[in-house]
Amino acid sequence: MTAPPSMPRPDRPRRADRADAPHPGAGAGSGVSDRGAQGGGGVDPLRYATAYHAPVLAAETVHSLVTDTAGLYVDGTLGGGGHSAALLDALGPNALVVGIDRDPEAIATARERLAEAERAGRFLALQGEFADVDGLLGRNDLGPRHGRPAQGVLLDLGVSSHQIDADARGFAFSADGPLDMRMSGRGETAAELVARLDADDLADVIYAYGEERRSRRIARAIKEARPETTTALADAVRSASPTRDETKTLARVFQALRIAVNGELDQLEAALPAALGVLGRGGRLAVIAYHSLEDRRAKQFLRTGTFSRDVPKDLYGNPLTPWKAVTRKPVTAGEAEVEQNPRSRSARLRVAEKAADIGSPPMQPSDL
Ligand SMILES: C[S@@+](CC[C@H](N)C(=O)[O-])C[C@H]1O[C@@H](n2cnc3c(N)ncnc32)[C@H](O)[C@@H]1O
Repeated sequence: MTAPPSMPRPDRPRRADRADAPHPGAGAGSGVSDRGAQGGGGVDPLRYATAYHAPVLAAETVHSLVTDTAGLYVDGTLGGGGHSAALLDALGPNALVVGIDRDPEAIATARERLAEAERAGRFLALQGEFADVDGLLGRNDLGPRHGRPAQGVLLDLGVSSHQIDADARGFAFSADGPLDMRMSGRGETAAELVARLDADDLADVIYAYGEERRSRRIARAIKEARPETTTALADAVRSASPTRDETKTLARVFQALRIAVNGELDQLEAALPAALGVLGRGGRLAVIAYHSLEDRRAKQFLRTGTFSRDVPKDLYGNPLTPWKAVTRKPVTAGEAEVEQNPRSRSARLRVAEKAADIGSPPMQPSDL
């Protein structure tokens, strides 16, 4: 087991952009960390940024994920390849980074960026869903069943900046485009989903995935408008929520539809146990979440190895978990990163290490 060169240890919290600042709740050696606490100090937060996407908490993620510089690492959300590039820089010549993305544009962009590593056999891009990580690895003779368990798995959830910025993808309320929102380009579009659901079911989606309190009124306005474009959807939402919080409401409604169109929470609930399954003992799982629906699930699973409230216990009542905490509190971006990349403001990085091969009991996400 070798740590990547010149990387601060994860258990020595450091503020990314104010190394001399006091550190609330983070005693040295405690493994506890807070805003910008781990490993980003001194590193340009935008070092791996491209016009496609700026990876969030790149240095902190690599520092906390890499424990063996010759291992197999899975970047389950390849995007523009920023985190993969950072990982490849920290890894040795015999390591392999497998990048997964459901978006063919992301796969093509990352392959171009990481062509040299791909030619050297250090990088492999696979199009598919991260919930199918076991199958994707297995079909390429990788993973535990082929004697090559993963040493690290990363999930940097949500959408990339490119997906949001490309008007034709229909993710943004600030641009006019078809009401699409499909990451993979396949399946039901957001316009089709809105047309298929009745007002009550649409309100449930907006409430559950957008945590929007005025969901019923907004759903009725959307059904009346029958939007085919992002602008038409935004106008319908505005007509039902004439408040100063308009931008927040729009963000919540668009987020809700995006989550529903892409089955994002189902993917996450399937991916976390799948990631646990492909990791070898001592391997680590890192999850970067951007809203509470994702972070709540990541937090619970990375603590207990289950989504159930009934965490299995040993004879003495101690919780039986397959994980050992690497981050006890979520790592968040430092001020410098937030200033340069506002998207990083809501990011929460959690990392845990697989300590034991305890089977995960059946999931009950409804318990959350
Ligand atoms: C936040 S971006 C990742 C950016 C990436 N870390 C980088 O440095 O460029 C999330 C990416 O994950 C992909 N994605 C989201 N859900 C996915 C899923 N269930 N399976 C595979 N890819 C997914 C999206 O298409 C998007 O490209």
